[in-house]
This record gives sequence, C-alpha cells and structure tokens, in this order.
Amino acid sequence: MIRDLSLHLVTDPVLSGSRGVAETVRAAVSGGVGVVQLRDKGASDAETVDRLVELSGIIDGRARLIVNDQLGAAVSARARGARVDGVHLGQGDASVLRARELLGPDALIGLTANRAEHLDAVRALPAGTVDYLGVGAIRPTSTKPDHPPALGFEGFRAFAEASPLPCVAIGGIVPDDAAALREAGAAGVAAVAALCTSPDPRSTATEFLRNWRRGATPRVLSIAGSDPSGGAGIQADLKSIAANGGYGMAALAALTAQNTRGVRGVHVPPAEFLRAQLEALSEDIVVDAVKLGMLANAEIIETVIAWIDAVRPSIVVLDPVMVATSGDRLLDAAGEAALRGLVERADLVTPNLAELAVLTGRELGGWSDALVAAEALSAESGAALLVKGGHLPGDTAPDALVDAGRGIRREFPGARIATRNTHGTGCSLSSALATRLARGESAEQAVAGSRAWLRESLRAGSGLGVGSGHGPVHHFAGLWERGGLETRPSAEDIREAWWGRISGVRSGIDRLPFITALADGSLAEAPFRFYLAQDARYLREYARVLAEASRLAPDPEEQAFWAESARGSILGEMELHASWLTPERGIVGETSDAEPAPATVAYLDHLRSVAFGGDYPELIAALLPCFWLYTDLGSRLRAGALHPFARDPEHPYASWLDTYADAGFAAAAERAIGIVTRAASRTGGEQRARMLRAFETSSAHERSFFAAPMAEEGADRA
Ligand SMILES: Nc1ncnc2c1ncn2[C@@H]1O[C@H](COP(=O)(O)OP(=O)(O)OP(=O)(O)O)[C@@H](O)[C@H]1O
Ligand SMILES: Cc1ncc(CO)c(N)n1
Ligand SMILES: [Mg+2]
Repeated sequence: MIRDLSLHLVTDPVLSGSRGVAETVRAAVSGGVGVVQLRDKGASDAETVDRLVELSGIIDGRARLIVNDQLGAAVSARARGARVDGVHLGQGDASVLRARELLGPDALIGLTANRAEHLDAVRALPAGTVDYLGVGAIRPTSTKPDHPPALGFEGFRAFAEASPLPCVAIGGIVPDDAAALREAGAAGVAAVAALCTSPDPRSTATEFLRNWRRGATPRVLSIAGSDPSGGAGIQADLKSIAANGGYGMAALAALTAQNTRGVRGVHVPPAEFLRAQLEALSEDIVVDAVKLGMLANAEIIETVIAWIDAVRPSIVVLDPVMVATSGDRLLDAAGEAALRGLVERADLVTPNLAELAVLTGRELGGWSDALVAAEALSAESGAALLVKGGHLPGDTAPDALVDAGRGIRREFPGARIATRNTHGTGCSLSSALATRLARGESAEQAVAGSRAWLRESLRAGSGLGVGSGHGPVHHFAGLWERGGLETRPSAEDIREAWWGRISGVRSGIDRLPFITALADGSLAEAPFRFYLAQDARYLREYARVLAEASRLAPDPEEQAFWAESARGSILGEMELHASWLTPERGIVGETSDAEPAPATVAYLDHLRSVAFGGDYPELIAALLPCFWLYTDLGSRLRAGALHPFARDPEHPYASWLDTYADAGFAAAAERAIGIVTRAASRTGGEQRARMLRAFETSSAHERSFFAAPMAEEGADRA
C-alpha cells in the first residue's frame, strides 16, 4: 500500500524537555503529523512497550505509530492492545524480513539508507518488504552523532533518483526546507529537533505541512455519487478540483439517474466493488486529500471508514450529503447514524442547515443557534465545521467556519446571488476546500478562496443553458475569463448588464426639465411643439434605418419585424402630422417642416453611420434604445411614477401620453430587446463590445434629444 508519508515526528526524550514526549506527540499530531516514530535509544524494551501503549491511546488512530529499532517491543505492545503500525530499522538493527514477517503485510516498515550499497541491498529484497527509506542527514545534526557527513538537498536528490523506494528526508530539517525537499524528490520529511524543541509543536507541524504542500499539485480523490447531468456529484467534484488547482480522481460509490429537475433513480454498486476501486488507487497513488460526498448507505460508509483507517489520508473533507437541492433523499436512515463515524475521521465537515440538524440530533432555531450546535459538534468530534447558509431565507448567503479545537468561529458574509443555478454548489464547494487545503492553505484561506471561486461560478451558471430546473454552476468561468477564453453570457445576462450600463442616462432623462414639466403638466407649448416637430423628422429617417436592418436581417422573422417597425415609424410620423402638427392646434407651419436640430442630426448621423457599416448586430443594437427607453419612460410617465398628475385625464397632454404608453409599442420593444440580446449572446466578445458601444451611444443621443426642446437654443428655434 502507498501511504502519505509527508510529515514524521521522531521523538527525542531529551529534546522534548520538561513538556515530555507524550505532550509533544499530542500537539504534533493535532498539527497534522502523520507518522510518529518513538525513538528512545536509552529505553529498555519494557519501558518502550509502556510508552507505545500510552502513545497509542494519545494518538487514537489519528496518525501512524511506529517504533525505532525495538521490533520486540512493537510485537509486545500490540499484544497489550496498542495500535503499533510498524518499525523503523537502521542498517544494523533487526532484519527487515523478520519485521515484515512478525508485523504483517499492512505494517509500515522503514529502513535507514544513505549509501549506494544500501540501495543495492534494498533491490535484493522481495518486493513489499520495506515501505520507505529514511535518508539523511540533510543538514549536520546533533540528534544522531554517528551519521556520515550531511547530504544537503542536492545529495538527497541524487540519492532519491537512484532509489527504488520512496525516500523520507531526515536530519536537521526545519519547516522552510519542506518545499525544496519535496521538489528534490522526497516522499516526506521527518523532524526531530524542529518539533521536539518547538514551544508550539502543533503550529510548527502545521507550518511544515503548509510548506510541504505549497506549489505542488495535490492529488485529490472524490468518493461520491455520479450525477449524469454534470452539475453535482463526482462530475462536479472533478471540475471543481481541476478549477482549484488539483489533480482529480474519483471512486464511484453510487450512480444516480438525475437532471437539473430531480433524482429519478439511484443504483448502489456492491460495496465490494467500491473497496476494489479504493484498493487499486492506494496500491499505486498517494492521495493528498479525500472529499466524501454521496455515500448511499451504512455498508458503503463502513467500507469508506475501513479504507480511511488503513490509508489515513492526511486531509479528509466530508460533505454529509443527505438530501439533494431538488429535495430527493440521497442517504437512508441507517446511513445517517453511520455517518457519525466519518465525522470523527474528517478534518472538515460541510453540512447545510438541514444536515447539521440531523448530525447534531436537534432542531435548529436559526443561524446563530446553528453555530452553537456546530461548535458542540466540532468540540465533540474534533473536526472543523463549515456551516453553509445557502438555504437561509432572505438575500444573504453566509457560511461559517467553526473549529472548537483551534478556537475559530468565523463568519463569511455574502449577498445571495440571484440565480436558479445552485445545483451541486455543496459538492463543488467541498471539493474546492479539499483541494485548497491540500495546496497548503489554512482552513480560513481555503474557505475564503473557495467561496470567491464558487461565487464567480454561480454568477456564470445561467449562461451555460443547461437544463430547465436548478442548473449547474460554471466551474471554469473564472479560469476561462482569466485565460482569455470567452464565456458566452445569456441573453438575460446581457439584458441586465446593458440596462445597468445606461442607468445614468435613464436617471438623467428623468431629471430633464422637459420631462419633469411634461409629467407635471406645466410644459409650455413652445418646447412641446419643438419636440414634436423634431420627433416627426426623426421618425421618417429612423424608418429608413429600420428598413436597412430589415434588408440585413439573417432570417425572415427578424426581417419582417424590422420592416413592420419601419412601417410603424412612418405611421407614427403621419399620425403626428394628423393629430398634433395641425392648423387647429396652431403648431403647423413654421415647425412642421422645421430644420432638424443639432441633437436630431447627431442622433440620425450615428444611426446612419452604423447602418452604413453593414454590421447587422451592431445596427440593431443602435436601434434598440429608441424602443427600450421610450417604452420604459412612457409606461412610467403614464403610471404616474414621475408625477401623479400624469395619470389625470385632465392633463394637457393626456392623449399624447397615451400613445407613449401604447401596449403594442411595448410588445414591439420586448421583441426588439429579445432579438438584440440574443444576437449579442450568440456573437463573439469583440462584436458584442461594438454592439454595446452602439447601444450606449444611441442611449446618450436619446437623452440629448429630450434635452434639446428646453435647451436655450431649442426654445429659441421653436
Ligand atoms: N444563491 C446563492 N448565492 C450565493 N451563494 C450561494 C447561493 N446558493 C448557495 N450558495 C453557497 O453555496 C454553497 C453551498 O451551500 P448550500 O447551503 O446550498 O449547500 P448544499 O445544500 O449542501 O448544496 P447542494 O444542494 O449542492 O448539496 C455555500 O457556500 C452557500 O453559501
Ligand atoms: C450524485 C449527487 N451527489 C450529491 C448531490 C447533492 O446535490 C446530488 N444532487 N447528486
Ligand atoms: Mg449538499
């Protein structure tokens, strides 16, 4: 079996000083040490047996316990019920063959080696006799005075390259050396003085591991269920691991038949086959972190527990999946009880609120009560908890990290993202956390980083267009953007974004004296007359540009739509002449065929120049503000949003305001918005940017057009 050998503590009774070996071990193991080697050259076998029994109780399965040299003590301690995983032997100590015979195939057996002839001897042994070589000293050290001269990093590299077995570096190593030794080919590092003499062995162990992990691509295994729609389960895990910088592996514990709307069926392959998958992996590959997802029943959970106890992966993140986003159950009742055995073995557990209630066996009275419950579960199990607030009512979606052992209780606030694409957020988050922890991030860093990644992935989810229920998140949205790969925004996203881009123009229009006076009925005849005459000029030319859009349209429906709009625009102009620009109203004559004002000329020049360019998407984007701003303003004016008097039939321009808020025009505007935003969604980023520019420019012209009648020049000309 291949094991994670990242960090060993080799105990030394003298260096541990008054704190003692037992307390040093306790602290170092809680800091992440994975192998504890009891080394006391002066102790008798009987004393060592007592020590092993004591340390076995302290370690309580959280790390492997091996003993230096004293094979007999290992055997006796096992007979007394201690969990002793193996031995580390020197070249002159008991034979490794004898150790393997006495301790069995699963024992961890190490051998000191630092010369070429040691490697020759190792090659001559039957395969599976020795698990690792202890290679040193890296630096000159006082803890083993009989050692030959120090190897240094380069000496270690040469030795590790020649070695047929994993090499653990030892001898004078400090936390800062960990990354360089890993790069030089080390399977792990063993610390003696750095941990035993540290005033805080727990944080020193953590520092060793962070440095060891930093910069390497972690090998992350998901043990979970399959979601064929790709948004949750194994499929989400693999994407999430890759997006967060890991190498993803997956052992299938269950298959579901599901889509974004729900789960229709669950198939659980025999637990025996899950065991076979896990064994195949751990005979070949070091697993840096494990993420546990849908484990459908107690038998599957027991299989995973047995594997974890044998392999002891150094990072275990448990997503206690019980119910899917759709409400479907993914774990049976006996499984809920069995899950507790996994909580105790996990470093981090990520329940949503309903799952936390099941795990703690009590009802939760709200977010702050959930944190109290989480604190108790963390204290009792030793695991850190990330309580997820995704299902909280209201417009925030906070998570909270609670680690009773480390005194951490940190809330991560965040506004809820308005999206239906929340399928698999829990799976994705827990895989991201496992990956980031395995990259050497602290729990707090991993939560902050994973949340930031998840949030950008949530925002881009709807653009994927996957399914009609709760769709997936876009796991690679950020990566693609940063890597220059385009993500295609949905038409809805574009609608929202473009409307947002012209919010300044919109509020500017609302504040124009012409508009406020129109709303409250105080508008004088002259500017109104000016406006209508300019509008008539505008509509006649706008119709020609609409006709050009019809000519360029790629399909008959859009062709017809723009042609109908051109016709509507001409009818609008004729209607203005028929009902407003008449002799009875006194506004015929000097104004009806008025010269176009500068604002009108500028707007029409812009439209004609875009039409002249022959780029259909850009042209229709330029045409859109006339539809969109006009119908928005008209409906708000008529509804009294700008001034209540605008609702009054006695309003001097009441019949004119009615045409503004025409339902047929509103429907046409909706169609135009749909056509333009779909075109923007389909096209590439450069053309989309040109479309937006054309749209914004037209919007600015709309504002100037409304400003002109009350600008001094406009009033003069009226
Ligand atoms: N609309 C949202 N906006 C922002 N964050 C969200 C939203 N929905 C979920 N999250 C975040 O997604 C993560 C998963 O939370 P949630 O409580 O939904 O877990 P879950 O129920 O286990 O998910 P799943 O249904 O995928 O199993 C959390 O970090 C949560 O804050
Ligand atoms: C396979 C699988 N695992 C987890 C979840 C939780 O969302 C799901 N829907 N499907
Ligand atoms: Mg979940």
